[in-house]
Amino acid sequence: MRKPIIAANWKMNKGPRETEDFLNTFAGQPGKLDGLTGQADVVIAPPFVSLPAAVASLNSASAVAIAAQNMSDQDSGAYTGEVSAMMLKELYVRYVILGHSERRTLYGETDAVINAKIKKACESNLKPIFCIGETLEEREGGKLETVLRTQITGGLEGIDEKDMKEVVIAYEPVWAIGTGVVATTEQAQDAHAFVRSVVADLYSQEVADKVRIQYGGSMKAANAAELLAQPDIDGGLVGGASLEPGSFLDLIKAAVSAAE
Ligand SMILES: O=C[C@H](O)COP(=O)(O)O
Repeated sequence: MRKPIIAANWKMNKGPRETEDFLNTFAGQPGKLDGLTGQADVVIAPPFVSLPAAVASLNSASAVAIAAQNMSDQDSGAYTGEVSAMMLKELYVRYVILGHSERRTLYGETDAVINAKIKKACESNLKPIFCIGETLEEREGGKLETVLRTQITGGLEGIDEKDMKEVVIAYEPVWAIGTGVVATTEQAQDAHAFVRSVVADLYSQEVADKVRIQYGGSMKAANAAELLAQPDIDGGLVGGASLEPGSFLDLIKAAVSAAE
């Protein structure tokens, strides 16, 4: 049985003050998260500058884990604007989102770049949330499986079985991100089953059975339960619906009830 993992990707939203306000409402009141974090891993990924505020609000032992939205593959040096794994570790960051489609399309991250970052994350004991997904054009052109297989194979090259245990995969069809158009449960389940089969080809069925695969793309409380009830969907990487504490909490509740 895979424990569901629900992660909030705030993207370029919420500075330190808004982060603190959100977390005080979300996690600060007794009872709000009771029983939920035992049944699902809950992760929040604020922008880099808001990570210290998140740490201060949650503390290092919190059941809510903190993630970064990106990371350098280098340790230190002349890399203007970059942030290293060790800097994130110092802030008690536990997960790092890598290969998000916005990083791929807007900032030119290739499978090789993403692979180097995944390797660095694993080396540094940060858990990668490794994003993959096809554009509408690729899906309609019959290239879904080729695109996903290429992304998975490229991103995970050189990642051994031990490190793979720490990797979470996020399947995010690009056409569903921020559009309000969610994949149908059938489209999502089929893609997730395919992703799992590629992991089985690359590693083993045992590894594939253990890897958690999140869905991302217009997920919200109203569709989370149906998606999470699918056999190969193990959680969500949530953008828009994670920006407000009430809607994110409702989504987690729906996900937990579906997984029961
Ligand atoms: O990382 C999150 C995804 O890009 C999904 O974003 P969204 O929930 O706003 O569609």
